[in-house]
Parts: sequence; structure tokens; C-alpha cells
Amino acid sequence: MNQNQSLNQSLNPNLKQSTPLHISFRTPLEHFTLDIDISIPSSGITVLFGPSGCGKTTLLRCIAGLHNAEHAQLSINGDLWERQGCEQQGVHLPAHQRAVGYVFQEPSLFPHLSVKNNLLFGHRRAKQQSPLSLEEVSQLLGISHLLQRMPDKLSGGEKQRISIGRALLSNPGILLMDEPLSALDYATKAEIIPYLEQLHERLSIPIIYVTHALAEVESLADHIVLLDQGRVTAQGPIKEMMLDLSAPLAHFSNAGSLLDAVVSHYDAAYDLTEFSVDGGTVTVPGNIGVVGTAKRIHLSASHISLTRQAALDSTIINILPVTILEISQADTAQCNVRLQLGKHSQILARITRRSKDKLALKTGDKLYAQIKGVSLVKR
Ligand SMILES: Nc1ncnc2c1ncn2[C@@H]1O[C@H](COP(=O)(O)OP(=O)(O)OP(=O)(O)O)[C@@H](O)[C@H]1O
Repeated sequence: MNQNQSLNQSLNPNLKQSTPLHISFRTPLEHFTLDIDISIPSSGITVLFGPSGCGKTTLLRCIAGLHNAEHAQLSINGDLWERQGCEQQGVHLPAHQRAVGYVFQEPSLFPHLSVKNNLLFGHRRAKQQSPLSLEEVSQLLGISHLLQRMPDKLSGGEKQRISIGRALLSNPGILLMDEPLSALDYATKAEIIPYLEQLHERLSIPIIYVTHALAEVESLADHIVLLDQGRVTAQGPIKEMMLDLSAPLAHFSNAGSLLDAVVSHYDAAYDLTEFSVDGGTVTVPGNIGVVGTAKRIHLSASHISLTRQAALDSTIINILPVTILEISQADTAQCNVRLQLGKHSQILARITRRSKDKLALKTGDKLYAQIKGVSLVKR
């Protein structure tokens, strides 16, 4: 058993790993009815993404038992928490009996308690004593040096990490995070995202994460559920959803694709890091990480151009052979082009309709993708 497996088991020994979460609620709201019926993976981060007022917070509140829906069916890790409005006998586990960790937009620490006592409050709230110790949580979130401080001596990002720690110490079966970064400035967001990535890697409890920010989706999501006016418009694994030309994400102006990459070489003379990806090599400026480190890289669709021949005299250093899988109109001027890269990967390019016609591009064409600009979304 490796360290992660043992930490996962110790966090929640009763977790039935492979049972998907079944989440179904119907409840009238002010202007529309929230009507959701989804199954999501039992581990990893599922992002709820949608415009303001589409029902994201209400859905979290339903899961936490804070909003009563007329129709409900909720199974978490194989346990039935709620069943309402069907022929079978009703079930409603009260909010205080649900093993839910809830992190809000604004960190809500007790001002009269030290960081340590705020964290221990989560420990005491646990229905079953959390096997995860205060020390382990502090180390996971980088807050060990803050334990004796009072909340008014903490930055916004530190407060939010402590809110997350307190939620984890309550031994949750599910972690609900409602725009946990939206109250923080850009620099603090960047500081906290790596800790969220760590949580995601080291804990196998399901996390449902609400955000409006596409950058957070690209950094953190494994699975995405798109909501509009109380209904699911699309859902699925994030990499697939970004490449689905009929789904909303591919139509955003900042559409792109995610690629798994491993650091393969650092060129000290030019300060460039090379990554090996399925189908080639991608080079980015700077010394990014030790050889062998896995990263997730983001390729913006509008930063990819397509050529029939590999340009030999281009300043663009990332040029990869690709095959066209699908072309679809993105708007009146532009097309999305879904491309096969290597054996198992796909990327998205955004080109003008005029270029598509000029090059007479069609499915099956073998081309070269010139990638101008690669961003790392996982450090
Ligand atoms: N208890 C309630 N009863 C009736 N309507 C409600 C209730 N709670 C929220 N609403 C309404 O339901 C809609 C969805 O609200 P909700 O807070 O779930 O949206 P949201 O997607 O989380 O929005 P935001 O991204 O702005 O936080 C809103 O129009 C809101 O006014």
C-alpha cells in the first residue's frame, strides 16, 4: 500500500470507492425549477460551472440537507441520505448527521479561537473520530506554522486554508466548496491552488467545487457539470468536455484543451523545459520541475495555427504532427478543429473560416499544429 492509499483509507475507512454519487433534486426556485439528476465519480473534483443564479449554491445546500426539495434522491458513497417524492418510504438524514465538509466563499473562522482550536473544532464535530490527525492536515495545507495564531493575524488565503483544514478534520464523506477562491485576490488564488491540487491528489473523497472561473476549472476539475437555469446542459470528464464541439466549453472565446505531460529535459543554456506529451515534445520557458514530474498543460485553441508542411524557418518552437478529426463552426467567423495528437490525445484549434476554406481543410487531413503559448495549470 503506498502513502496515498494509506492516507485515503485512513481518511475514510468506510468509503466505498467505486460507487458513483447519485444526486437527484427537484425544487421550485424563484424564477425556475432546479431539476438535476446526475451521477458523478466517487473521487476527484467535480466542478459545478454556470452563470450567476443558475442554482449551484442551492444544489450544494440540497446535498448538505440545508434546503428541502420536493423530489430528492441522494446516495453518497453507497449510503442513502435522502429520498423524497417517490413511492418508496421517505428518507431524510438531517443536516447535522450528514458527513459533509462545507467550505464557503468567505472563510468563517471563530475569531476568539486560535487556528489550532478552530481546526480542533472540526475534529470534535466529526461523527466518527477522524483518523486524520491535526498534524497531517496542517502539513497537507501548509499551515503548521500558524497553529498558535489568532484569525485576525492571518491573510485571506491562510484563513481559507484553515477553513478547508477544519472541514477535512470533520471526517467528511464529501467536501462541498462554494467558490472558495472568489473572495481572494489574484496572487492569493495562485498561492492556494497548489494546496487544492494536493488535496485532490492525496484524498479520495469526492469534492464538489463551485466556480465561475475557467482557470480554476482547468487547474482543478476532473469532471465538470454545466448548469443553466437549474438544469444540466452538459457533463463529463473535463478533458473530453473541452473537446466536445457540441458542448458549451468549446464555444467560449478562451476555449482550449488539456494535455498530460511529463518533464523530460531542462535546457539550462536557453532556460527551457521540455515536456514529453503523447505524440511529441512541448517546450516552455523556465525551469519548471524535475525530470519525471507529471504536469497538466493547457493549450489555448486560438494560440494554435495549422500548416500543411512543417515550417522550418518559424520562431515557434512547438510544432506537432496532427490529424483532423472534426471541424465545426464556433461563430460566424471562426471554426473549431478537433485534432488527433499521438495515439491517445486530442487538442483543439480555433481558426478562421477563411483559412479553413483557403487550405481546403477536411477530416482526415494530416497537418502540423504550431503552438504559440502553452500554460501550465498544474505545478
Ligand atoms: N430558498 C430559495 N427559495 C426560492 N428561490 C431561491 C432560494 N434560494 C435561492 N433562490 C433563487 O434561486 C436561484 C439560484 O440561486 P443560487 O444561489 O443557487 O445560484 P448560484 O448559481 O449559486 O448563483 P451565484 O453564482 O451568483 O452564487 C436564484 O434566482 C435565487 O434567487
